[in-house]
Amino acid sequence: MLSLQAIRHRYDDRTAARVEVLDLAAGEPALLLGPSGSGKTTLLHIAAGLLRPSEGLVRIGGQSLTALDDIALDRFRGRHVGIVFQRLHLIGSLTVLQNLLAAQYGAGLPVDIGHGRATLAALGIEAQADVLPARLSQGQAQRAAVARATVNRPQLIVADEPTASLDDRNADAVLNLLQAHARACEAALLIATHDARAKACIKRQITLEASA
Ligand SMILES: Nc1ncnc2c1ncn2[C@@H]1O[C@H](COP(=O)(O)OP(=O)(O)OP(=O)(O)O)[C@@H](O)[C@H]1O
Repeated sequence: MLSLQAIRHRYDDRTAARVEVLDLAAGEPALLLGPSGSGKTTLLHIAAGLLRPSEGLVRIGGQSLTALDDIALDRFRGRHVGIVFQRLHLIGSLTVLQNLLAAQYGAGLPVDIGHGRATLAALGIEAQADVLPARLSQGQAQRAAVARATVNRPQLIVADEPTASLDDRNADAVLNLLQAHARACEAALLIATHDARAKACIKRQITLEASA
């Protein structure tokens, strides 16, 4: 579902991220590990099509991202990639449900309120559908971000330190939900993290080396 080959990325003259081969099957979860500065966030952004690598090939569900121009890449990402950022980037002026509907609209999909509510229900936050993100607890906000990342049934879900600021209960819940949703959507799941709790529950682990 996700295939990275011979990836190098340079900011200025320095190599910030490199990976030879990384293949993830549909529904397969994996962790991206490595010391601070080894390029985890950079690689996650490359896998998600947010950043074009200096070298190498990225394919999602058979589609080469290199082959897409910027507009087509934005459209593809909105439709096929779910992203959970560490700072959640929920739109503050929209309710939780409206954040999901905006993700559908932005991807050019029909706005489907029933599916939006069902996605929130699956994450146990249907009662928060009509409140603004500022009114959510941290755990609820993290679930809302997972809901928004999965509402379009993406082929790939990427998450950058999704448990960093959560207590053990919420961290467990978010890791379980991400994996359950990846399985349900048959999406590959790639999580960049330092969190030992994630290392304990996801077996496939890809460790980046400190950049030269
Ligand atoms: N926009 C940028 N411009 C220039 N250099 C950058 C940029 N973003 C990241 N870097 C550099 O690229 C390298 C890899 O950064 P990246 O954020 O991908 O690492 P990371 O493994 O996610 O780190 P951390 O675990 O601390 O979040 C670092 O040396 C960083 O300083």
